[in-house]
Amino acid sequence: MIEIRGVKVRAGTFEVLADGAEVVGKAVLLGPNGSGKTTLLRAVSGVIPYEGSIKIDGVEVDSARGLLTVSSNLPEIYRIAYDVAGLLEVFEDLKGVDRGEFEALMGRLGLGREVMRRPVHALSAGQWSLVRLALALSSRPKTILVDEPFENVDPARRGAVLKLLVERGESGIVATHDLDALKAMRGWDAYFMLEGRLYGPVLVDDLLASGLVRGRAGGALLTLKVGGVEYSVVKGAGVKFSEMGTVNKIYGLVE
Ligand SMILES: Nc1ncnc2c1ncn2[C@@H]1O[C@H](COP(=O)(O)OP(=O)(O)OP(=O)(O)O)[C@@H](O)[C@H]1O
Repeated sequence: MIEIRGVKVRAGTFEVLADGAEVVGKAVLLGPNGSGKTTLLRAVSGVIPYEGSIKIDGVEVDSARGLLTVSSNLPEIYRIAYDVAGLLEVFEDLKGVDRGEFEALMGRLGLGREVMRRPVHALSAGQWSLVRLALALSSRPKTILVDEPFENVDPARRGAVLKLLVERGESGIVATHDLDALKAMRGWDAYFMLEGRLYGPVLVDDLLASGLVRGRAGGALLTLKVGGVEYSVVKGAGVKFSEMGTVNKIYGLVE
């Protein structure tokens, strides 16, 4: 379980505020570009400082060492070797990554063996994203913290990525702006990150049956604030989340 209480995280002059999130199982964190998803995930992963409390399975993240049962695909964690084979060796030692499992995941993600000898800087953006995901998941973590797993990944491989995210980890957070992925996440909780504020949870199944309407609506599942204006997530009304494609569209819808 991930518990987030009274949290403030600073990224330059940007501030993320998150209070009262209790993630049991897996949750999807939805937010447009620049809304603060990565900043929150960095704090939950223990790579940047925060105020307040973030606990994973009862352990305060910033006072824990190593958190071996937690894995993330954040790029800063993987800038530690020259090529993919080197990265694998480091993470075998550091995190108990299983080589056979890593190779199996690379196969499932459509990455050939030649990728192993490729320098990290020579990978395409999509390959780099898939390699980080395979490394994160091949230590068989209990908790997964995954940032934008579909970014730069071609449509043919997106299904494989989604399947792995659904299969792996007992609990965790997957951050994305991609609403099409929700259909594979039924039963998960969804949170929104908008302008540095966390809202939620709402069940993905309910979100898929809901839309966004202007103002504070009676019976709303959630009320969000965008550009100083309130919007409500309402079942069976408004612009449907299931047809929006990306959360980035919120800004186009809400003028
Ligand atoms: N180290 C930093 N210094 C200054 N500003 C930062 C820093 N890190 C992030 N920011 C700013 O904080 C805001 C939130 O960024 P963040 O990367 O958390 O958003 P995001 O929701 O993950 O966006 P995206 O989907 O585009 O990755 C952005 O405006 C970003 O420019």
